[in-house]
Amino acid sequence: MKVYQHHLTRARLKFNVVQHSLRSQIIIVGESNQSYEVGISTFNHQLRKATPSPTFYVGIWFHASSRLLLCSTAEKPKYPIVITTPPRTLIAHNPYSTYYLNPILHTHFSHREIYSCLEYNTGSKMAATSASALSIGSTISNGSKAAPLSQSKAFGVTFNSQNHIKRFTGLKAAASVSCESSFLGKESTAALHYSFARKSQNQHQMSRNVLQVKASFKVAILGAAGGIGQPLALLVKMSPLVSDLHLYDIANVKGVAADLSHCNTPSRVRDFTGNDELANCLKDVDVIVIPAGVPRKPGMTRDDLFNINAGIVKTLIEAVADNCPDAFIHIISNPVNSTVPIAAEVLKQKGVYDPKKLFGVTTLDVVRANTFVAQKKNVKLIDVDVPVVGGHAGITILPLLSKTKPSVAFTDEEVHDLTVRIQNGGTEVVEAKAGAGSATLSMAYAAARFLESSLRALDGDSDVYECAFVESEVTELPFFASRIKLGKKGVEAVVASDLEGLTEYEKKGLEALKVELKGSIEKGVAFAQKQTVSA
Ligand SMILES: NC(=O)C1=CN([C@@H]2O[C@H](COP(=O)(O)OP(=O)(O)OC[C@H]3O[C@@H](n4cnc5c(N)ncnc54)[C@H](O)[C@@H]3O)[C@@H](O)[C@H]2O)C=CC1
Ligand SMILES: O=C([O-])CC(=O)C(=O)O
Repeated sequence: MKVYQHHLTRARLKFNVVQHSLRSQIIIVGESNQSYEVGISTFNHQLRKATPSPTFYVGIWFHASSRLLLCSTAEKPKYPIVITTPPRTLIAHNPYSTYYLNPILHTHFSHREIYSCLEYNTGSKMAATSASALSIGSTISNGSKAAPLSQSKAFGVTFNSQNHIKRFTGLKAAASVSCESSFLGKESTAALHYSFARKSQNQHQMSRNVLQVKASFKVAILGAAGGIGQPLALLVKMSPLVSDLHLYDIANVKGVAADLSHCNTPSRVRDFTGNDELANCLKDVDVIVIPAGVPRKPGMTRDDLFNINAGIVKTLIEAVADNCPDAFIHIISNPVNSTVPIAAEVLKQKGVYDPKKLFGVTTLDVVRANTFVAQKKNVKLIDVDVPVVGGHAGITILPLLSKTKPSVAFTDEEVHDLTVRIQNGGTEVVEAKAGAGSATLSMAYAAARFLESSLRALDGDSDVYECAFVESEVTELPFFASRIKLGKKGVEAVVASDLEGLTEYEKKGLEALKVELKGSIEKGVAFAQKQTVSA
């Protein structure tokens, strides 16, 4: 199979694009705009570069600012048009980073999640032959065959019109699809209903259906009134996968919940204040996110937060163990290198430890790595994907720049500068805030991404990867941050191969970080072991 590149011009190409992300349950419809040519050619260029024998014959490109998904398609496809996202090595749809997130439309992308259909008018024979049928494609890995998913999650929407989509499969059984002429006026209800425009060049007939999203997960945020908690709660409130959002804090959470509850998105918001209400907050929750605790001030290390935050995390995890031991636990509170081991110990002592479900959130390191690399190399943000391993403090944060996808050439100096900047990303913000706290907005963004990935995994998406600090055997340390595959039961696999073939610089960084990380882990374990866990 071959990828065809079209040098499309605006005059030749006109299409409506429908994009559906299973993760976010969004369909976006839009006319192409002036940026699409650049997007398509960029996509195709990258596709050819990264995948010498690609199986794709449809390119998709998302232009961040226009919020339009742009597609190009192959010439004379011999098969039904497979519309798929790019391989994971490419742009926005990579497995564990740089999902482009538009917080307003809550638009995430990942491969296998985007369902697109298009019609176009190239003014050539292409139009007659290509717009025939559509099935949903997925890519398992770079260069792998794009396989229709119709067997697994078909929801059986059928389009009968000739030259248009015959079958559109892959969504949830309950979904129905509808067509509307535009999505741009629908932003306010974007998380609820998404429309699907299918304006035929041959027949201007519209059918009306609406995709109904079934929000079904309960999420609790502990520390929800804080700097991270509030923007995180807002992002979670916008998730169409969330049915119930429980906000817990020791103070000031009532107002946050009241405020948030006015947003017309699916989830029901409830507030819980103080220890007496913690058990209720946690009942039947699927994912608990914990940003409770004090942040750094300039001059402090994350470890300086240990004395206060260790106790906070311990108490909260005890309640989690008692009330929702099966939930995924996302720990944001610093020092993550110690608070995660503390949580593990507490859960062990309570007899409910499932290492697959306990995560230290290190997503912000990946987000920063991607951002800083993109800035340094002056490439588009969504092009970059850098694994970050180790822990979450100073030198324990190790970006594996040699594993950047698509591969980027760095000078030694660039590698060093970037590594140091990524390691000090948190400090950069702490200093800029000059005493008013540490990263909150970017952290909320990162936590929302990690949460969304977890919910997608819980929802049965079998292709979800993120970096996280978890119990691990990839090194001799009991906990380590690396790329993991998420599934319904939590960590399905740790991607050990990321630690193979490192550069000398990375190897040195790895050895150096192990010493500090080991100390932080042991400190956390010792703390939890010398405390009596409350019954
Ligand atoms: N993992 C990561 O990448 C990052 C971690 N952090 C960490 O996240 C934590 C929170 O940071 P911010 O939100 O900026 O702090 P913040 O002080 O603005 O908010 C913390 C919230 O936790 C609440 N809280 C304190 N004790 C609590 C308890 N026992 N139960 C429930 N809630 C409690 C406070 O009332 C407050 O609302 C800090 O430890 C910070 O270092 C921050 C940024 C990135
Ligand atoms: O630096 C801090 O104290 C907060 C944090 O963990 C980060 O921003 O990465």
